Amino acid sequence: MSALAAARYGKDNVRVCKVHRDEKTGIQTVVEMTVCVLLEGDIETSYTKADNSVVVATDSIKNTVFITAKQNPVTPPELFGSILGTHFIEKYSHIHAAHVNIVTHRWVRMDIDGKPHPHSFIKPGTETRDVQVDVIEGKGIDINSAINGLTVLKSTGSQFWGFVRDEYTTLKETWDRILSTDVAANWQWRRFTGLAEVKAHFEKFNAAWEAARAITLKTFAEDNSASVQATMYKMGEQILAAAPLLDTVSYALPNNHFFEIDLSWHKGLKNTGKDAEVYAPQSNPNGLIKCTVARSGQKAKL
Ligand SMILES: O=c1[nH]c(=O)c2[nH]c(=O)[nH]c2[nH]1
Repeated sequence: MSALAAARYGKDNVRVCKVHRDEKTGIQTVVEMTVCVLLEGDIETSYTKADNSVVVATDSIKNTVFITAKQNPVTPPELFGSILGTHFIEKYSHIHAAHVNIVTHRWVRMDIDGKPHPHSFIKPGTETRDVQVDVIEGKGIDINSAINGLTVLKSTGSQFWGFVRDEYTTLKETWDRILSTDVAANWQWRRFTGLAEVKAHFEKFNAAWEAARAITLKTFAEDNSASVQATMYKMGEQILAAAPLLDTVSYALPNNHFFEIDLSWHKGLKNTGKDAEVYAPQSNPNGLIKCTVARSGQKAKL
């Protein structure tokens, strides 16, 4: 005998673009998102008894994403995700949880002749602003916000020495190296009681994203880094201090290596240590350093 142990379903990769037009100023704004909505509830019989009477079609879920985007603000994504998720648990009595994931793609207004253009935008890279919103009936709304795909590099101000040296070690200690990573940072909000409370804290979501992004970039640039580990911890500490409603901040940072190249075999060319100028960027393997920073007394599971 078997039983259904867990089930959720919905629509993934719903691509939505919303244009906001300010009639007075003529300034337009675009928000492009990729949305996933997964539902949970009394849907077991759809799996075990071919009973479609409990199924809100994923096509209807997709339609609901578009209608909700038309009828509501889509920013901040934390609020839009909460509105969308709450809709499903309120509209369908047998649906008890809605899991909404939103990836917001970055369109940055063009500067033309030194002036912000009213309706033209650039996608500057792979960076996205992401949220996972879990609306759970009777419990509240859990929100995790994130920055992903923000690629950065510094050409000095990074060291790595004092690490374990044994019969497995070939890496030389360095007091000056290139440091590069693709920032994946996320921050977990303390649970909200419901949509009304998310609305009440509306302005905190953009502020937290701006603080997290600014702290990440400033600390990356200015810290004389002892290691990826030490620098990312400093970032997490500052973000927690800047945003009191956060429980934890997590980072996952690949260490995208740039190796020095010894060219001394060619006419004694000096290209290592203080003479290093030409480096070999590596695609793989890469270090991957992760951590979660919590408030003291709330130590996250290691
Ligand atoms: O910042 C670093 N942390 C490490 O753990 C590590 N390991 C390594 O080989 N290089 C680095 N750099």
